[in-house]
Amino acid sequence: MAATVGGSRVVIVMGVSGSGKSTVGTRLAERLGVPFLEGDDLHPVANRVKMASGQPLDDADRRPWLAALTEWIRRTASSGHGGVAACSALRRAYRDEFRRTGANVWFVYLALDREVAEERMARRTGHFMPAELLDSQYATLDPLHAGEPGVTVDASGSPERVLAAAVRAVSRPDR
Ligand SMILES: Nc1ncnc2c1ncn2[C@@H]1O[C@H](COP(=O)(O)OP(=O)(O)OP(=O)(O)O)[C@@H](O)[C@H]1O
Ligand SMILES: O=C(O)[C@H](O)[C@@H](O)[C@H](O)[C@H](O)CO
Repeated sequence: MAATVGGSRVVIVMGVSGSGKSTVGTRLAERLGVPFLEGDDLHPVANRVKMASGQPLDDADRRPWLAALTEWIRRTASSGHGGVAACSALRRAYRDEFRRTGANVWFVYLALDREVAEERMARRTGHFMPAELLDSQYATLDPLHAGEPGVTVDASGSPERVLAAAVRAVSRPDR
């Protein structure tokens, strides 16, 4: 039986590029039996082109993307079934923007050392994000704070291990 998302919870799988957000997020959504959103799909084309050319996004670039994500969170929270999104959500300010919707937003932060993220990105093919942007990803990253709703998961294990840790955390009755 699929685990349930209490009160149309919206789970955001967050972290730097290469931390495994899409890999874990897709499987987590499957396990929970809820829709999955690939946050990268909501980037304006200009943002993807900018990243692909080796330039990091700034706050202004991220504004329309965050607005689209916020709208998705609102819709998904009121859908009655909730959902899972893969979205870097690097800064606390971005996460606070999501929470200001009043939705039941819950974060799964995939914590990973830079070296491992770099190795994964080097092996990955057919993705627009170059590994050279990892410096700026880590410089921008504001890890999940103790006061924020969610869990920090060690993302260095196998996809199965990371997924299992995420499912365990998400499925606790008080969550
Ligand atoms: N736990 C893991 N162990 C080993 N490799 C992994 C693991 N999780 C993901 N990968 C691989 O690492 C690469 C990056 O994973 P993924 O695309 O899921 O990360 P991401 O955080 O969504 O990245 P981006 O933000 O750049 O889209 C992929 O090639 C994926 O197959
Ligand atoms: O805020 C950002 O800088 C972006 O969202 C990036 O994190 C990328 O979209 C992603 O990591 C590449 O897939």
